[in-house]
Parts: sequence; C-alpha cells; structure tokens
Amino acid sequence: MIAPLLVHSTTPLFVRSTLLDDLGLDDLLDLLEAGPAAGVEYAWVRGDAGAVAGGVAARWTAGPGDPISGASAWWAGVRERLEHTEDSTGAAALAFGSFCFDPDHTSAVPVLVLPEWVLLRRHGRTVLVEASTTPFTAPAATRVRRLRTLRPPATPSPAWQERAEGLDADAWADRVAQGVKRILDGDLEKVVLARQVTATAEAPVQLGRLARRLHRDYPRCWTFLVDGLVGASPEMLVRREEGLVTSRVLAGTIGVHGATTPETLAAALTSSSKDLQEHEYAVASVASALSEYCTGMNVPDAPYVLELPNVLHLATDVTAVSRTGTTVLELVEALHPSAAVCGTPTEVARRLIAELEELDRGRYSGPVGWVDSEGDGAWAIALRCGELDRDDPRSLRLYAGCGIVADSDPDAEVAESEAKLVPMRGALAPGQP
Ligand SMILES: C=C(O[C@H]1C=CC=C(C(=O)O)[C@@H]1O)C(=O)O
Repeated sequence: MIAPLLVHSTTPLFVRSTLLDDLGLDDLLDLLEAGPAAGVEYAWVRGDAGAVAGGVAARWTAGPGDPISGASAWWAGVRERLEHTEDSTGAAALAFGSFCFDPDHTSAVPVLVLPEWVLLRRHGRTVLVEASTTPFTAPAATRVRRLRTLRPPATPSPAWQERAEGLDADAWADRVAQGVKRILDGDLEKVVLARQVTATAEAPVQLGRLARRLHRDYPRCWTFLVDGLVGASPEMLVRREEGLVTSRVLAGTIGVHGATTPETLAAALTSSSKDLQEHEYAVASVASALSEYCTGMNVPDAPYVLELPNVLHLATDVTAVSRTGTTVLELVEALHPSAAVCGTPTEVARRLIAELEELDRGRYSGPVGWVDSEGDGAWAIALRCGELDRDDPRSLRLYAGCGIVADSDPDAEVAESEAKLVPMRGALAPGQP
C-alpha cells in the first residue's frame, strides 16, 4: 500500500495584535454571554483574566478520536507560517482546543482552532489578536466596533428537563460496586467511573450565558467554551508559562450540604483514608508523566483542601521546569489521562471504564484549553461541563465521574456525582441571569 502523502500548507498566516485601552473584563464577559449565536465560540476565563474568541483562521482537520499528537504536529506547522504585521504589539497567536477522553471509544471529534480574532485580558491589559490567511485590509478598529455591537441573548434562559442517558443512578451504583469488586480482586487499584444525564431545554441552549454564569458562580475555576463544550473546571491538567510548568491535581471529594461548616467537611476529607488514597494515585500519575519532560519538580508531601461552592476537593499543586523546546501540547499528551479521570494502572482502568460505563465520554474528562505560538498555554481537564448535541441545539450532555478505590461506597459515589452536577444544573436555571 502506498502511504498517503501529507501535504502541509506553507502559505503564510498573518497575525496582528493591537492593544486596546478601553475594553475591560466586563466587555469580554458581555461578549462571552453573547456566545456562539453571535459568533463568540471560544472562551477561557478565570478570575479577572481570560480570553474570548471567534471565527476560524485555521483549523486542525481531525476525525473522531484523533490523538493529541496530530494536533501538536499541526500546531507546529502553523507556528512556522505565522507572520506578525509590523504594527503588532508582539502578543503571541492563540489556538483553542479540546480533546477526547479515550480516542478508541468515541465518535466525538477533537478540536484545535486558530480563531480569526481573540480578545485577551491579562495583567490588567486587553489585546486584540487577529489571524488571517490574507493580508489585513481593514484596521483593527473596524473589528472592535463590530464586536462592540454584539449583545447577550434578549430572551430568558429556557426551561429544561433532565433524563438519565444509558445507566440511571441505581444501575450506575451497581457498576461502581462492580468496579470495587475488580479492585478487591486485584485487577487494578483505582478506576474513575462517570455517568451522564441529558438536559433538554424548550429552546436552543444559550451556551454563552451558561459560561458567564459559571464564571460568576465559580470564579476560581477555569471556565471554558470550545465548539459546544462548556464548563467550569477546578482541575488544571497543565499550564506552561515561559518554561514554568504547574499542574493542579484534584481527587478526593466531599459534597457541600446542609449546615455542616466547611471546617468540619475539610476535617472529614483530610482524615478520610479512602480519599487520601484516591488522591495519591492521581498525584503519582501526574508526577511520573511530568518527570520525563521536566526538571526541578516540586510535589508537596500532603494535599490542601480546595473549597468550591458545591464540593471540597483534596488538591496538590505540582510545579516543575519544562525542558527547553517542550510545548504545552506535548505535556498535555504526556499527562492525559491522569488517574484523576482514568485510574491506576492507566490501561487497565481505561479498559474497565469502556466495559462498565456504557458511555461515550466524548470530550468530557479530556484536556481543554489553549496553546500559543511560543508553546505556552493552559489546559484544564474538561469536568463540570456539558457538551451540546450537534443534532439538537436544545440538548446538552452533562457528565460527572468519581474515583473508585477499594473502600468506595456506591451510594456515597452517587451522592458525590450529584454534587458534581450542581454547577451545570445551576447554570441552566431558567429565566434572566
Ligand atoms: C471525574 C470528575 O472529578 C475528578 C476530579 C476531582 C475529584 C474527583 C474525585 O474525587 O472523584 C475526580 O477524580 C468529575 O468531576 O467528573
């Protein structure tokens, strides 16, 4: 058989970056809320920094489940084609993406896109970064004026209903019990099992509004919107910033409920051997994957407690220095799937997930984030999220998963998965923001 010839485009991609003095975070959030219906299809926001973007200057053409390595190679080719205009501020070009959890068990298509425009807010400054296959003819101000005309949806968020997809909560609890049995049998040490529910609204889901609400309610999480995938993740798979690498590993959870104080919940979490064990597996998987690509790694001895409005997590922030030339996409490829979303050992857990979950996770629990032309970027794990049904814009698939170890109790895991669904259910609330 003759190997297919890979033809990489060598035509230039023009990049222009412009400093905008009069656009602040609220303007970006207004655009975020305008959402895909207004052409704002990509976003990444946390606290008072972030980016919103739209249009397509270049797109990785991927098939269902294509691996991250393909995206990495495509981006390397794109980087060579970038030509910054002379009047540019020098800001790097940015691509947004999201990858599948398990390339072998999905019909979902991963994404990596260099948008036509990105509004980037960082360190109190806003920059417009534009990319185009043809030289710019109109001034940046023309685009800014057009963006300023975009408005959030005028109609209230529609009412919606939920149904379990595949396994209902009881059937899923039974799968958790089967997972525990396999662990006790000695097949593996940890497996993360997820369940899915489908939210169907009376009118198309307003993804931008969901994203804005998620950012309002979960400002410490990374709110993302990439090609119909929207969520607010508390877990940073990997960030690379001028060679410094950080990863926030989460595993071990307690739901916030009733009148129990955060202090009491935190004490229960930090003394739970089941949660500590679950956490250790996740940290070990990240540390071992990073060690090949980094030096000077720092892994704290004990986790801290990350407090969110719906749950408390055991958290460990790993830091390291990336070897010269390693891009964030290569780190993402090395780290995914960590034991926070798959299990230990990875391959055994991945097979068990496919067997027990009866679910196509799609891009849920895969990496989601951005990479720039310097190879820097930030990629969260797509958790606490929903994916729009491409055939029905009124339907959103919501997911929640739980780490299972030998001591896990199926009913407690169902309760934990319910707590993890709270952010998306809250964001879907009908009515005005
Ligand atoms: C798989 C999910 O969460 C992971 C991340 C943090 C804590 C987890 C846990 O305690 O089970 C999970 O490993 C999810 O939210 O769907």
